Amino acid sequence: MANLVSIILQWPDLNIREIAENFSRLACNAHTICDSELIPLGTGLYPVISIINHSCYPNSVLVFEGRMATIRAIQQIPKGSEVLISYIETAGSTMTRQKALKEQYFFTCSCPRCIKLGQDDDIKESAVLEGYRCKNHTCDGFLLRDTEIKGFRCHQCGLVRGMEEILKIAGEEKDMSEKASVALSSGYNTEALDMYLKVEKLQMKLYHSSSIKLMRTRETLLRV
Ligand SMILES: C[S@@+](CC[C@H](N)C(=O)[O-])C[C@H]1O[C@@H](n2cnc3c(N)ncnc32)[C@H](O)[C@@H]1O
Repeated sequence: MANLVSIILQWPDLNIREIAENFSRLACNAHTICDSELIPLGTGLYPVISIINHSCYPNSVLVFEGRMATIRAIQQIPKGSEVLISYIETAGSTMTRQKALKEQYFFTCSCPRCIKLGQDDDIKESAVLEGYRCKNHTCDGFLLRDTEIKGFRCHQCGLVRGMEEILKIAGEEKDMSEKASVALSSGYNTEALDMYLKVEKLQMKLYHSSSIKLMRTRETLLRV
């Protein structure tokens, strides 16, 4: 990006390192401005709001009315405690959240949710949010990896789901999602709707009923 700016501006004494540093500051401190339906509209730098640190279990949220940014408490905040917002989507598993924070903000979160990484509750939460569903459609159990059988086992009914079958459906779902996304961005809404319905069907076969992927597909379906 810094090189691109330098090429476009063509100022003789332009310092590329300084531009790169400014881009880095922006990436760590800026916020995405969203509309009331949380559709991103752009990026804004709000010096006061940039002071606020992150938690995956925040006590406040950042909301926008047009360009005006407001911090709203979402729980009782005892006097003297730190106001915290989430920089990322809180619905992800601990691994997904930690990865996103490391990549964009360069820190390892140690909030009350993140310190549970690897504990039973955390494994269960991840398996529900991002894992696969039980093969028995009347069972709402989540699957856990079983290395001995090279597959997954339902924590509730014990039924095994093979890797091969999962990979086959996952492949179909990926292909269909890509096609649907292209159709939507090209303005072919009727075709996109049809494709997203197929994606939803495949995801219902593959993922747990509370999976984030499934929720996102349904959100897109509503929008389309
Ligand atoms: C928007 S700034 C927040 C304010 C910053 N702490 C300061 O003093 O200016 C974002 C940066 O703060 C740090 N940060 C924010 N939340 C953090 C947390 N929960 N744990 C560790 N570092 C955090 C990270 O370096 C991140 O890139």
